[in-house]
Amino acid sequence: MTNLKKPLVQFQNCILRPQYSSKEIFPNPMTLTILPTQKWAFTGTHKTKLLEVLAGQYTAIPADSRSYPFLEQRVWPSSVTKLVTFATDIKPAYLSARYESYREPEDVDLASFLQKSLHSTTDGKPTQEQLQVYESVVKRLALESLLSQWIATLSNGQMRRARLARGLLTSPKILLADEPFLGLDKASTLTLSKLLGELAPSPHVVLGLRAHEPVPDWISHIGVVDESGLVKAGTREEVAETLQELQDRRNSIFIDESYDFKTAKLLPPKQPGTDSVIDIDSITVAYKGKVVLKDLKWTVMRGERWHLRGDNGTGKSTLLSLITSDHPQSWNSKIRLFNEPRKVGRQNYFSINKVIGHASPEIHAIFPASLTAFQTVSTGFTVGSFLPPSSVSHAATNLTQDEQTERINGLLEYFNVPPDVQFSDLNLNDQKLALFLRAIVKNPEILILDEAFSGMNDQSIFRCKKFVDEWDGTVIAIGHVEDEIPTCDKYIRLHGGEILAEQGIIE
Ligand SMILES: Nc1ncnc2c1ncn2[C@@H]1O[C@H](COP(=O)(O)OP(=O)(O)OP(=O)(O)O)[C@@H](O)[C@H]1O
Repeated sequence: MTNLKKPLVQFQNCILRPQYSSKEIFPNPMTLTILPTQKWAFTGTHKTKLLEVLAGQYTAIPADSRSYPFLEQRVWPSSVTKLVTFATDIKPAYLSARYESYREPEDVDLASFLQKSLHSTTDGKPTQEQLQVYESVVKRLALESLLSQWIATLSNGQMRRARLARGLLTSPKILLADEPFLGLDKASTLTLSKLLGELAPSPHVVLGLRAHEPVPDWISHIGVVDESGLVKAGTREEVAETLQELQDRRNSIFIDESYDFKTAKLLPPKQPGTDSVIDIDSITVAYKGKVVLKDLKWTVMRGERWHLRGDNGTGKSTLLSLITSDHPQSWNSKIRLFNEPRKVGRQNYFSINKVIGHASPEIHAIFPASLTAFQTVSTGFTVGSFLPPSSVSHAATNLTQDEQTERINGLLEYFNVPPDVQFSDLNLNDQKLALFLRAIVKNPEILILDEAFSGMNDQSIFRCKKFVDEWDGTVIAIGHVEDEIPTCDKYIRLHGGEILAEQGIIE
C-alpha cells in the first residue's frame, strides 16, 4: 500500500548522470517534490529525459539528493517505476506480413502478449490476485474483443492500448506514460485519459505531454523541461504563464514566412495532368467475417491532397495497404492506378511502388538502425528494400549515382539532418525527418504520409508542411492532429464496419 503522507519522489539540488559517464543529463541541478496527492504532467523539449530521471534511470549525485520516501527502503526505485513510451511505438509485424497467415514464432495473440507480464512478476503461474488485475485492466482498456487476435494485426491505436495494459500489469507503483495520446482519435483519447486519471494510487501516474496537447482536467501540477533542466514546476495556475510563453514561441515558428523555401530547386516539377491517379470501385474487406471496409469507392485525381480520416481501427492502414499492394486483396481489377486495372502479370509490387513514396510508423519501427542518415534517404530510391540502391536490382530512379548523391545531400542539408550519423543515434526528430526525405527523394507520383510528422519538433513540422505544400505530386495524409499534416483539400473519413465512408472538401 502506498503511504499517502510521504512524498513519492524528492530531488534536492540533484545532479544526474548516466552510469559510467561524467556528462550531466541537465546542466542545472534539479529540485522537485512530488506528493502522492498530486497528479503531474511534464512538457517541453526535454520532458522524456525528465520521465527517465523519475524512472530512476540515472545516477544521482550526491546519492542522497534523490529519494523515493513513499517506498519501503528495501525496494529499488527502478524496479517499481514503469516508463511506457509511445513516440516510436513498435508494431511487431511489418506491412504485408500483417495480412498474411504465416506468423513469426514470436508473434502471439493479445492474451498471451499481456499474460507474459504477469508471469514475469512471479516464479510460476499468475496468482488469483494477478488474474483479477488482468481482467480489470483488459476490461478498462476495452481489449476484451481483441484477446484472441494476433498482436501483429492490431491497429496502431489498439496496439497502444495493449502496450499500456502491459505496463499496468507489471504492477508498478509509479507509471510514467510518455505521450500516451499520440496517434489516438478524440474518443480514445478521452477514454484513456479518464482511465489514467482514475488509476492513482495504484499506480501513481505521471504524464509526458507535447506542448500543444491539451492538459487533462485531472492533472493538478505541471513541470516544464528544456535542455537546461526543469525550468518551472507547480500548480496549473503557477505554470500558466510559462506554458503561454511556450505556446507563443510555437506560434511564431508557424508564422515564420521568412524561411527560404526551395522545394522546386530540390525536386524537379512534374508533367501537368488532370487524370485519375487512384480509382477504387466498390471494395469490401473483412477479416474472419468482420467487415472493415464496406463498398468503398474512392477516386484520387492527380495533384490532389487527401486527408484520410477515421477513428482508430476503422481501416485506414488497410486501405493504404490495398494501394501499395501489401494486402492480399490488392490484386483486384476494381483498384486502378493511373487507369490501369490491377492485375497479376500486368503489374507487380515493384512497378506499383516505384511511383509511391511512403512514410509510416510501421516503416519507422523496423527500419535498420545501422544505416546512416544518408543511406536511409538513399533507400528511397529502391523498392521493397531497406538496402541502398547500389546493392539492389529494383532501383526506382533514372538518376545517375552522382545525381542521386546530390539530391540526397541537398535534402539533408536543407532539413539540417547530419548525413553520417547512424539512424539509431539520430534523435527522434531527425529520424522522422530522414524517413520523410526517404519517402520524397525519388519525387514520387503519390506520397503517403502516415503520421509522418508526429514526433518531430515544431520547426521541422513547419518546414515539412511547407515543403509538401509547394511540391506538385499527389498526397494522402493520415494524422489525428491537424497541425501535423500538410494542407489538404479533400478528406475521406472511414467509419469501419458496415458504415460507408464519407468524403468531402476541406474548407
Ligand atoms: N489480419 C487481420 N486479422 C484480423 N483483424 C485485422 C487484421 N488486420 C487488421 N485487422 C483489424 O482491422 C481493423 C482495421 O485496422 P487498421 O489498422 O486498418 O485500422 P486503422 O484505421 O489504420 O487504425 P489506427 O488509427 O489505430 O492505426 C482493426 O480492428 C484491426 O484490428
